[in-house]
Amino acid sequence: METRRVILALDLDHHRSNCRMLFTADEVGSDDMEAVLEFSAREAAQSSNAASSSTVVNGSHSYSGRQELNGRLSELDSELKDVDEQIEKLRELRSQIIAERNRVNEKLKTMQGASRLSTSKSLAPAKPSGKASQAGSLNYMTEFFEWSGELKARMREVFGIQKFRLCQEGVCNASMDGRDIVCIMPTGGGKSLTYQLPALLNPGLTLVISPLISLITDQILHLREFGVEAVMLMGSTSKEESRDIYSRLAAAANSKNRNGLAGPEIKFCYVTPEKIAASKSFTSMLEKLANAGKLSRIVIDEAHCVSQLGHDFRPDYKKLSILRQLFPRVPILALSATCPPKVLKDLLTTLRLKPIVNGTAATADGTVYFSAPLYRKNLHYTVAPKPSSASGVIKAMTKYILDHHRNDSGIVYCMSKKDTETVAQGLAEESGGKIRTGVYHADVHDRTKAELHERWRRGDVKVVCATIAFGLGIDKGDVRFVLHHSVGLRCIKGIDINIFLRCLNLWKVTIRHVYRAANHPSILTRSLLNQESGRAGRDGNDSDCILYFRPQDASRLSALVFMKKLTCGFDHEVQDMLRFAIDVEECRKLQFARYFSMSASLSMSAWGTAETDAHARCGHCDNCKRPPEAMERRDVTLPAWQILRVSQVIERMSGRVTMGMLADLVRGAGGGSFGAVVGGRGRGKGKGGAKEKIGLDLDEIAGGKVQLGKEETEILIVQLFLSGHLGESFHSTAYSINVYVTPGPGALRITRYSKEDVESGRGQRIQVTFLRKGKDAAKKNGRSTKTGDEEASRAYSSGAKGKKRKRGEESFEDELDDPIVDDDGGMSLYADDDDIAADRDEREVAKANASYTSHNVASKIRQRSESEGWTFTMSNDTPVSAAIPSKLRRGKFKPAIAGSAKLNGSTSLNNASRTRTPLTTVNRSMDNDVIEIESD
Ligand SMILES: Nc1ncnc2c1ncn2[C@@H]1O[C@H](COP(=O)(O)OP(=O)(O)OP(=O)(O)O)[C@@H](O)[C@H]1O
Repeated sequence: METRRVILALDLDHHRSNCRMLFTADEVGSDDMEAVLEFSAREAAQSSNAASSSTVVNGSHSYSGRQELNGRLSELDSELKDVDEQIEKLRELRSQIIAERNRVNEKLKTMQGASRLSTSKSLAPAKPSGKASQAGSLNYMTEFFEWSGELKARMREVFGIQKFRLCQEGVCNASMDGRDIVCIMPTGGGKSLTYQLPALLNPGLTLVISPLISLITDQILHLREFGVEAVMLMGSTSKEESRDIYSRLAAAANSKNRNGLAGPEIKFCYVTPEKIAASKSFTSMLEKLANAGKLSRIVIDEAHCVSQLGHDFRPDYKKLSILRQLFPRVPILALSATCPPKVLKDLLTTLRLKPIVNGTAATADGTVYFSAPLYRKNLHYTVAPKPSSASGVIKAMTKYILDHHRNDSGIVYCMSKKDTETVAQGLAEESGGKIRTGVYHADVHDRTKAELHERWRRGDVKVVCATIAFGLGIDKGDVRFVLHHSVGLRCIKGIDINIFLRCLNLWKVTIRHVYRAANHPSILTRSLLNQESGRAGRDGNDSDCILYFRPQDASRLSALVFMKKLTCGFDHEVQDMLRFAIDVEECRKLQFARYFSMSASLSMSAWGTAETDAHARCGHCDNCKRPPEAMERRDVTLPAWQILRVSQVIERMSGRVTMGMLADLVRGAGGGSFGAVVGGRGRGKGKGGAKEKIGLDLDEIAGGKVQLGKEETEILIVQLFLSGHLGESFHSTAYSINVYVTPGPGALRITRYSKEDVESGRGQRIQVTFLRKGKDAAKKNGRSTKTGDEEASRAYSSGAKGKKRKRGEESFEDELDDPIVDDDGGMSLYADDDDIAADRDEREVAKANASYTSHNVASKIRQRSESEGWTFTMSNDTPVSAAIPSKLRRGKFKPAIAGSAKLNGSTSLNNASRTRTPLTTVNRSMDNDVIEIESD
């Protein structure tokens, strides 16, 4: 019993916690020690039985058990000693291997440096080897590498390209040398070759990460045409296809050589960044390839997307930081066309790349950096005056295309899907079928898009009329011209503007709220000229980039300014665009250079070439080619004073005028009156105010009419807007944002003087350089410009029908081409709510596929005139312009027909269209297909 107690005490010490757990509450709380010990003894006996005999504290086995344990301990000690000795030896071995590795590495670097330089070439007197290797650094922009000959041969043989351009050769060399690279080359510069060519000379797979499926599809198409095996793995790739690709990649990873591989070796695998971010099975497949030495490089196209500071930030690009982690030894090539310094810094950090070293003096460590001038000297920029009517624009474009690019491929970029269709139809009709057009926009079915792309590549379709949807990934070398049908609101990313406007109306929220919720959409305006123009001349041959612009387009841009003010704070992007468009003197290249150096901190040097200084004029844009006699710089302080005085009066009277209206008013056109809302809570319909027409006495307010043509007046208004003498106010409705001209903060600087003061030269002076009209300029220099800007100019000054208009006389067509609802993301700007209603009607009509031929419009007018007792005749009974029904639908035609009918009793439609009186209204009722014309 005594022994048992001792054992129990020991056992309690060792197993205190267990015992505690086993006692019931009653037993633990009991004062009966005997009972507790009894319980413990029971438990100890049970656990001893369960344990092995050697460890049981059992008097009969304790001696042999200790001996056994001691023996085991000795064995373990000796084993540990052995392991320690081995560790020591392995440590030594490790040090030796590291030392040897370093030696091999050093040797390899030395060998690479030497072997990269082809001895035979390096001895060539014209190109000494010193050019490639200088003081421990390498100049990759040379052809003295051992692979140089083969690179060129494969480039010619596979891609049919004879010579490298820009920094292509340097990038290929650095790539062959296994370096990490950042390469910045302009759109169309030829970035693809920089990874496609080295890939053909190296074994293994090149992984290409690209943002757009269309881009990827296009690249794969090209590579397959060249007989190179390229695949893509997307969400849309079928299971069978994916399985096949995976098994081929797995076979490549497992094989020591090419024998036994199923199918041809995959040289390129294209994926989107989402694939890298989301697919573990894909990344582990890549790891297998990398471990087998079969992943030769990773290419990140549009690499600026990794940076939040760039305008194209794409969150999944950020996740590419994992690449360096997963594949520390696989070289990365980052490609971009636009990478200002702050974006570059971000890019290097995100992709975990080392600091950059210059590709012409690259030290052994670091990311090799190449950049090519952004300036593409084969692109000839022109801003052409845009005729005021839709048909005039079509005529001007048709003439330009037939005169200069009759058999060439081209693109016409339009603001809206609707525009693409009307322009495509217009060009085809106007040219009598000589211009074969196609339409491309977001709503075109994918299959139709692919067919069009193919027909365009084959040359069956010559001119694609497209929205910006036809952009990235479109790589046709011989695009000889890119026309911009209009400048204006283009891209409010991620938001359908119609949805946005409906939101405003339905939810009664402010624009600010909607836009904030939409994550700061970025607005790209200038890139309109650069991105889309990048589609031209990709083969390096001369190509034209023409922007059709008329001052009234400024109103569209103003709405953009308005948006930008609300979302990102005011900046000058849009004003810069306007300045660009109305500048008739400064070289376009220099304008771009200045813009980018200010907005994106891009060095001016990016705009130079080997032959030309960045600050030199290009010599081949419209402004460089224009002879001095085609321009005229004038002091326009007096007309400016008049415009500002009128706008001040209009504002005082709570009036609202658009730019076009103001240009009319100050010239004494447009009926001499403006609309104002008198009384009520606000200016819109339903806000209690009454609309009223207020007449203007120009003599009293402005000392007479402005003595400038309409176009000049509008240009002056734009200038005054840019200089802050004029401003604008915005009025949003359910369907549009209307922009009205108001006096700006600087107006007083001019208007505080009297007319006499201004005439005598007092105060601030305003000067504007105008283009002389086509005929005047032609008379002076006796020649016409290549890009057709004079033709456009002539079309502009003579109107759609090619007839000379008298100054101040108004064609109804002048207002026809009001901005249209932009279903691509732009927005429309209308003079007032009536116009909005008219446009709504117009769209409804379009939807119902109702067609108003000139004859049925005429017959309706005739019916009406007969029932009301006034006469209507159509001259020669010929079909009137297709614009007239459109005008009627939009309510623009109203004063013309009935007004002149009332005044004259009888008129021809064509004549009537040129006369305006404010006495009549037209009620449109599209539902029952009736056009009502009423006299007041
Ligand atoms: N050295 C060269 N000489 C002539 N043509 C070339 C050369 N390099 C590339 N090209 C051609 O230039 C066109 C544009 O090349 P690529 O698509 O690689 O441009 P990119 O720089 O990727 O442009 P983007 O940024 O618009 O995609 C292609 O048709 C290509 O065949």
